[in-house]
This record gives sequence, structure tokens and C-alpha cells, in this order.
Amino acid sequence: MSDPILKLSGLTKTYNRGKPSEVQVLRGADLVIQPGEVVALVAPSGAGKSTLLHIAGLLDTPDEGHVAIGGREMTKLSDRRRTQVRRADVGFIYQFHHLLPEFTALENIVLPQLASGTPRREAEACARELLDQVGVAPRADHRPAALSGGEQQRVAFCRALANAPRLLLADEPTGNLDPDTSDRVFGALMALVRGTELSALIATHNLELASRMDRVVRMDHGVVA
Ligand SMILES: Nc1ncnc2c1ncn2[C@@H]1O[C@H](COP(=O)(O)OP(=O)(O)OP(=O)(O)O)[C@@H](O)[C@H]1O
Repeated sequence: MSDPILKLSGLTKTYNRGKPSEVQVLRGADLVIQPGEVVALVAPSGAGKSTLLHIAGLLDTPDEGHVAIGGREMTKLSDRRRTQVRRADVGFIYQFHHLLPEFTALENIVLPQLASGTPRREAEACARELLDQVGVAPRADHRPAALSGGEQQRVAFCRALANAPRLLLADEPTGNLDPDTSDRVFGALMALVRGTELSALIATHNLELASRMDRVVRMDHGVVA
């Protein structure tokens, strides 16, 4: 059997250790995601979903525990190597789109590909194809401020997938949209994900959206049930 795409073992994380404001967020969290699996991460607000996703996505480090991506241990790698793995293997979607305001939708999807060494012509073709898949192709040359919230978030999905990552991590990807838009935009995300071999961990408060994924895991008191 192939290695899990993501294996988190015994993660602990405490913010502001030793201060009155100390908060112990992760208390030995374990999670395994197999290749191709799409997993919902459901938890109450403040339970540590973002912390777990940031550690899984190599944006933060745990106090203790291990992160393996595709069977390779990440916790011992240099910062430079972790950045390389993050760029090549991980796509991240935030609750707010975080698109670069001075660039068009197309350019926002092209830039991470150029940073990874993809030739411009190829990067643009990939960006147009992705925008087409999520129904935003006619808006390719608009800047984020000229797009609706749902369109902005769909562009952010394309950006996360532009480098063909193996693992997608999403933190409340439709959390700032109204329920109808959230439903449609989430459908666009699932269509994108299901059209690939991608594995995904998607945090959501929305149990209906969670039920559309392969498996639902819950976080409580710093562990994943
Ligand atoms: N940099 C930080 N410094 C101190 N405390 C932090 C920091 N980041 C998060 N926290 C605290 O850690 C706890 C978990 O935060 P986290 O953002 O991981 O939760 P979450 O489950 O994603 O919450 P939400 O669903 O509201 O986004 C919260 O109590 C938060 O206030």
C-alpha cells in the first residue's frame, strides 16, 4: 500500500507558553489522509483547526510531534527545504481570498507557477483552463476588487491548484460567503478536486458541506477524533 499523503502524529502546540495568556491548542493530535481522500475537519470555533492546518501545510511548526507528507518526515527539514516542499506539494486556501489586489485574476494564478519555474505561456494556459473549470474565465483580466466574493474565492481555488499540488488544505474556504453562494462555490471546489488525484483536508463549520466529503473528522480538546 502507498504511503499516506499526510500523516500527523502526536502534535502539540501551546501559544504564549508560560504567560498568563498561555493557550494549549493541540494536545497530541493524530490524523492520516490516504492518497485521493477528501476529508472534512469539523470543530467548534477556537478548537485549533487553523493551527492544525498551518502545521500540516508547513506554515507553522508543532512543539512536539511529526508531520509526514507522502511518507517523508518534514519536521527535521531546513526552512528552505520545507518551503520547496510547500510550493511543490501543498495548495492552501484561506477563508479570505488573499489575492494580490494589483494583479488580475489570471496573473494571480500565473505568478505562483512562474515562481516554480513554469514557462509563462504554459502557466497562462493552465490558469485559463482552471478559470474555465470554475466558470470565471470571462473575468480573467479583472482585478480582485472588480470580482464578486464568490468569484474571488473561485480564483483563489485556481491559484491553490495551479502548481498541481498533491495535498490541498482549506481553512473555511466558503466561510465568508452567504449560504447560497457558499453552496455553489463549494460545488465548484469539489468539482475541481474530484477532477484530479488530489487529497484534501477541508475545515468547515458547515455539516452539510462536510457530508459531501469522503470522511468527516472532528477536533475537540486538542485531539482529532
Ligand atoms: N498566534 C497566536 N497567539 C496566541 N494565541 C493564538 C494564536 N493563534 C491562535 N491562538 C489561539 O489558539 C486557539 C485556536 O485557534 P485557531 O485559529 O487554531 O482555532 P480555529 O478552530 O481555527 O478557530 P476558528 O474556527 O474560529 O477560526 C484560539 O483560542 C486562538 O485564540
